[in-house]
Amino acid sequence: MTARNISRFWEWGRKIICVGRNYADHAKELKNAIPTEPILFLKPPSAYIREGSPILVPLYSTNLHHEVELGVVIGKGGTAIPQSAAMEHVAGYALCLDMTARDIQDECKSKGLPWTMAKAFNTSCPVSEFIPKERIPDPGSVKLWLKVNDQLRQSGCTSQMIFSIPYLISYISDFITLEEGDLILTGTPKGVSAVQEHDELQAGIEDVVTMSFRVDRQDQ
Ligand SMILES: O=C(O)/C=C/C(=O)CC(=O)C(=O)O
Repeated sequence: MTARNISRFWEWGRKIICVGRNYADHAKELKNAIPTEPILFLKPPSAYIREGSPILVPLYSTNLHHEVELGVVIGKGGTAIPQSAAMEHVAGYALCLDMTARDIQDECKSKGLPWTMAKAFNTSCPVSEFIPKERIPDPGSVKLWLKVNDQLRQSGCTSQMIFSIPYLISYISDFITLEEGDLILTGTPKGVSAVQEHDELQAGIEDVVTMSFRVDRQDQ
């Protein structure tokens, strides 16, 4: 077996744990209450794509949304990690998109069903290159942005997160053991909107990283 290299975590990382409604402005734009505890859901590793591969609109959706997020890459596993030690478990970061079939999510919500079909489909987790933790000394205060066809749609700062990265690592690890290579998506700021086939998405974290992805429709 080839050695596992954290800078290619998407090739072997086992879990993608996502936090919903972690920015008050985004919770409000979708008319949701501000959460008092983290809202979690999962994506499978088959959701990963890298630049050069297209984001595919699932055949069953007509309202695919972008959500730009800071991803936290776990470097050292653990269970019941205290907040005070949480950052020792972080290897680095990635800029991520939590692509969401909003029409399907709305349907799931109205029926009280899980969001899996809306959030976990193939190509639903585009990620940037791995960013070593030293390059983002204060992950609690970095600016994220996303443009669609050169038009700015999302712009936010991780200082607006309701639950901090140490809190999330501690909270999640109380009931899901975190492993090396796992990715935590920390939620999206306001400005989510629909994308169409042929759109070009560009996103960035300040002067740290940028990435771009094209949207295609899935073949029949
Ligand atoms: O509650 C909703 O209607 C939708 C929530 C999300 O999709 C939230 C996220 O995934 C997020 O905030 O990052």
